[in-house]
Amino acid sequence: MNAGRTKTAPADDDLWDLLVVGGGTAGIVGAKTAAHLGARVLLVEQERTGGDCLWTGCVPSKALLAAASVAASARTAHRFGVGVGEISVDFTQVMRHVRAAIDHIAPVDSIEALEESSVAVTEGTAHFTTADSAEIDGTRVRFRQALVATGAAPALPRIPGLADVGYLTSETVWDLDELPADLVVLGGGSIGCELGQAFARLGSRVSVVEGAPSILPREDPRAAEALARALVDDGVELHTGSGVEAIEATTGGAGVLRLGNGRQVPFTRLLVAVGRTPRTVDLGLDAAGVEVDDRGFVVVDELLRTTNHHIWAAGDLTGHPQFTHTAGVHASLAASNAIVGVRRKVNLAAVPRVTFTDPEVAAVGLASDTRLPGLHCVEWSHSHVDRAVAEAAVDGTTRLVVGKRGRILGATVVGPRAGETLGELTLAITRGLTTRDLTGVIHPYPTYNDGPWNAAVSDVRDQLARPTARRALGVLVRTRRWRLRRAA
Ligand SMILES: Cc1cc2nc3c(=O)[nH]c(=O)nc-3n(C[C@H](O)[C@H](O)[C@H](O)COP(=O)(O)OP(=O)(O)OC[C@H]3O[C@@H](n4cnc5c(N)ncnc54)[C@H](O)[C@@H]3O)c2cc1C
Ligand SMILES: NC(=O)c1ccc[n+]([C@@H]2O[C@H](COP(=O)([O-])OP(=O)(O)OC[C@H]3O[C@@H](n4cnc5c(N)ncnc54)[C@H](O)[C@@H]3O)[C@@H](O)[C@H]2O)c1
Repeated sequence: MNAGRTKTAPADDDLWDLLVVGGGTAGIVGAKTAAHLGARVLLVEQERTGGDCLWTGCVPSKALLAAASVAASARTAHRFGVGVGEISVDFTQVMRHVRAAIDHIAPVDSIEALEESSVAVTEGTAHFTTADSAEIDGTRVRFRQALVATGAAPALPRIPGLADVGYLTSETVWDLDELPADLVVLGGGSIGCELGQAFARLGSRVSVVEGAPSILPREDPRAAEALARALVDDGVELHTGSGVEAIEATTGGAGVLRLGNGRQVPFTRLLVAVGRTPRTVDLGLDAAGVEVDDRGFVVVDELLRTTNHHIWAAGDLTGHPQFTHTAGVHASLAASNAIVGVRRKVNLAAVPRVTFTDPEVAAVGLASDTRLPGLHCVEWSHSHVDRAVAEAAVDGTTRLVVGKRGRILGATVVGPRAGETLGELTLAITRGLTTRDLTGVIHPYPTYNDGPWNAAVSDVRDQLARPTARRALGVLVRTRRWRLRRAA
């Protein structure tokens, strides 16, 4: 539950400028933005402010990965001439570290912090009753406008026998008090790869079962292959390209997956990570005139208005890329459109995404296997990035998708700190920068940003090697020589 209780219980029939339903990233950012702009805002949260990112998503998963990374570094320390002896993992301490990370960040998302930002907060479950009113556990509130930000929950596949095993999801895995001996992860997307690698490095025998032909099926296949190799090195067994036909329970949450290709994969614990489904059922969206699509996502236009133009939506329930950064930026955009009447539009051309495994897989803009006229791809191996060489992490790659006149349109980076590297490339794509622009920026040496920088330099060199550019250069060089001779 929330650390603090609401100070502002809404009175029956109270009228608010903005009613925000959901206190995750989108709800918090939307509510604070609207209050900052001078609106009278009520935020309603049914469980605990902070949402999935803080309690069951980004924060705990990255904290678990950090602990797992230390275990992996210790195991491979001999590569650097460092001996550390036998490694042991105390899972209770690991989970204590995970909870400490959550506790550290929680105050930023707390009710107190919202109230300090002039947002009134109430605990309860909201549903819309008409186009301009909602009910919160029996109390009716009215609104001039509303922001729906109820997020998404783990999707559950229809597989015979699933209900008979005590499966885990990204919501319940954080309650584990002992390391599973044999963990099978169903789904090789972001959650499956991150948590699969983390548990393997902490000492579980992990299998990842992915229905598509490869893990991370939405990424460049070469990036997915690089991660697959790293997972196998960590001891993860990968089963790709085959669905699950049935699950047979044995005892105590354990069981066996029967794959379509005839294989059987036994587990002591099963983690289901096959995507997320929007929390839009029981919200009274029909009564409010808010349409959802056939998968339950709220339909929004580019201003983030729903089909009821006084109700806006942002975050995981909209069908936009399901990330904390999109939830936050979109909620701020929706709130300013709602309160000030500006017309800021969603831009999906440069939404960065990072899978925080080792190596990290980071991508933005056009995929690096895009084959379209006028586009080319520049690739730079991290065996020529000095920082990677110094850290013995030369397996990475940077790939830039470059369009006409050297404009950067996409990037995929695989390697340590690829997520940090992606910031500069996201800026480049958002601002329409070229490879030449990137080469003209002094980069600190030695950093992993030398990957994109060298890729950009190589692209500019290729441009200069073209016949027209060579002819023009030749004229310049000859003219310069002639002038120097005359001046001598
Ligand atoms: C394991 C995992 C790892 C992740 N890692 C990353 C990462 O590294 N980087 C990244 O960018 N993203 C990551 N994500 C995704 C990220 O967590 C989500 O995109 C983000 O939390 C979405 O925020 P939101 O505000 O839309 O929804 P949520 O955070 O889900 O918030 C919705 C809130 O609404 C409340 N609510 C629902 N219905 C009602 C109702 N009727 N009345 C009142 N309140 C209601 C819920 O209780 C919840 O608090 C991860 C997700 C998972 C599961
Ligand atoms: N680092 C990050 O930013 C991060 C980390 C975790 C989660 N997330 C967000 O959370 C969302 C949900 O993560 P996720 O990993 O659950 O979803 P996902 O969509 O990323 O991956 C789900 C995977 O499960 C596979 N799959 C679906 N049904 C299957 C079945 N029956 N059997 C086997 N495989 C099956 C899909 O092919 C897909 O590869 C992500 O899309 C992302 O937006 C982000």
